[in-house]
Amino acid sequence: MNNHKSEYGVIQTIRFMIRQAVKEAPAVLVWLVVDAILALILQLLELYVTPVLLRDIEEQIALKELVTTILFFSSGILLLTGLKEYINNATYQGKIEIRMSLCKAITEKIGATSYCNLGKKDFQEKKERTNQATSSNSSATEIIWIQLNQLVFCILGFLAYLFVMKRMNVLILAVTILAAVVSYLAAQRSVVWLQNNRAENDHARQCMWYLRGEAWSPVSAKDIRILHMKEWLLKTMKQNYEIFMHFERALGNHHFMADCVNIFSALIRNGVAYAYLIGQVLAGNMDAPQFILYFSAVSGFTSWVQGIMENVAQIRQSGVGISDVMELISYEEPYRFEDGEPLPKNAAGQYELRLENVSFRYPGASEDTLHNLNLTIQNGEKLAVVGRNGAGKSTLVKLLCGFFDPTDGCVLLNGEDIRKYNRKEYYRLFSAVFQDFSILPGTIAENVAQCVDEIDFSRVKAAVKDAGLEENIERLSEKYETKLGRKVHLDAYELSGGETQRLMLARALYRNAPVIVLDEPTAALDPIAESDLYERYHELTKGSTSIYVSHRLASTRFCDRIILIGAGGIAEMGTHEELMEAGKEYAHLYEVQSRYYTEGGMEDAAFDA
Ligand SMILES: Nc1ncnc2c1ncn2[C@@H]1O[C@H](COP(=O)(O)OP(=O)(O)OP(=O)(O)O)[C@@H](O)[C@H]1O
Repeated sequence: MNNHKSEYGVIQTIRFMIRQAVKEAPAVLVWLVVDAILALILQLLELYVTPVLLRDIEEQIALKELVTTILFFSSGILLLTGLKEYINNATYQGKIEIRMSLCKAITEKIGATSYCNLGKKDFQEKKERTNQATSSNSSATEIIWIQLNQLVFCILGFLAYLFVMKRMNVLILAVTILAAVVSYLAAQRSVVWLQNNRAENDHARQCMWYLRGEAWSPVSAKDIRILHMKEWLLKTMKQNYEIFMHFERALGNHHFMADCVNIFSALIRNGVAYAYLIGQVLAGNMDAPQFILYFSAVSGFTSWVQGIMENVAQIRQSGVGISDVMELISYEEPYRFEDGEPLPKNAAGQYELRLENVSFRYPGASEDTLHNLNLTIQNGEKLAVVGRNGAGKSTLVKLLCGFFDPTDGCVLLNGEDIRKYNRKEYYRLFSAVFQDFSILPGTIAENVAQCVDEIDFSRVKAAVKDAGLEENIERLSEKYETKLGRKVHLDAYELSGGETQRLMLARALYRNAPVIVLDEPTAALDPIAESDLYERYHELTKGSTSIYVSHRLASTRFCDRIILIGAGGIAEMGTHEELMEAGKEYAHLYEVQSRYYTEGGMEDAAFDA
């Protein structure tokens, strides 16, 4: 449940869901109406059974006829109940299918959306809310069918009972409707209270779940023990628990008040109805069966009125969740995909990348991370990007790869602004390994090929061999079919840090893209292993354009050109020798690192490896 302003109205959300149902499971729409009609007939049978039997007994009809009447009602009730159950079961899966189709659409959107959208708070919030709207059987995108079904049922019931009660005094009808409205408003008050006060409680619950997760996590186990975090965990847990319990108590009180109002209004309604109906019986206008029929109809009528109002409120609430889904799926794409131009077919595979007067500022930041930067990367060039933490190295790489568009200036591919191209095609130019790379929960072969079907196993093997991982994989009983990713496969193999890096190298080699980007994926490696890996990339990707980001300057000193990012721009540029000779920041950093490793007993390992 959430209370932000939705972009789509309730009618639009219902139309959207109906269109989805027509596409995925039209039987759900048939169920929605047929079930409501069956439920109403069932209700009417139950309403009439007592008065009809009472009349038959009063009129002392033959036993055979009485039994026939009983059989008629009981078999009718049995048959309808069975039929209802049957179609409910038959369409249960359809409701899930519709919800799952939306989950798929959301996942596709999140997986393919313009990268910059992922950093937007608004997008993240919508993403979070769509999770609530689709995560379970009681989420908005599934429960809406029950609510619509119940609304149709209540409207039909309201009309049918209006017909049954047409002989009654209009005042009784008015009192009955009024009692229903009062009960509804009292219940609504607690719903409104819940909406207005749930944020703090939701936060407290999230904190409790988080803390519980941390307490259970083997990763945090060491910190908890060594930093004596147990007391802190328990204290924070207790604070949040108190907020949670305070909220639950207050909610309980609101429900209690609503129940009291409900009982009181039912008392007034029944009192008035009894008085009127008894008056009618005493005046000889009504017999006992009619008395029972009308009295049952009065309380039933209240349920219809209340049911209509409750379901309308619930549908509105679900509409908010469905609107969240619609908003996310149709979230604006600043980059061009299918509507962009295809990349020019470059027969010789010559690609020149250029940043022209590029400035970039993160949303909400007060200063540019990069300002008026110019850089041309020639085809086949090996470029190293170095600089202190937070200088903007990753940002530069993300601009080159097309993950971000510059705030000012442009990124050019062979002289053309990349914004006009289909961004998906542009991404194909790159084979990139980032600091936060991902291992797929699939086999080693799937991880190298980055796909599930059409894996070229001979190329997988060649890439694995070139990456220096062949021996490690051949040792495994299932070799290239060995599963990775413990979160999904409990029996998955866990690669060591070094093996993972080599798998990344194999992945990059398999992809065989014109531009290789390594954005410091080697932080977990020791300097020798890192240097070895960079050299290996260098050897195996000869002829490809390569962009290497690293903090260990020795690893990238073989590059054709090194740029040092500082103060939002390129502070130094040249070969390793030129920059050392210049004796500025690069040379200073290099010397410091050199001394560190030497004094640290590393025997200049990183530099001579
Ligand atoms: N999504 C973001 N929103 C706001 N600021 C960001 C965002 N991502 C990065 N920054 C900021 O931009 C600056 C440059 O970040 P970037 O990651 O490009 O630096 P870096 O040179 O790669 O750093 P490191 O060497 O630590 O990886 C930093 O000050 C960082 O805090």
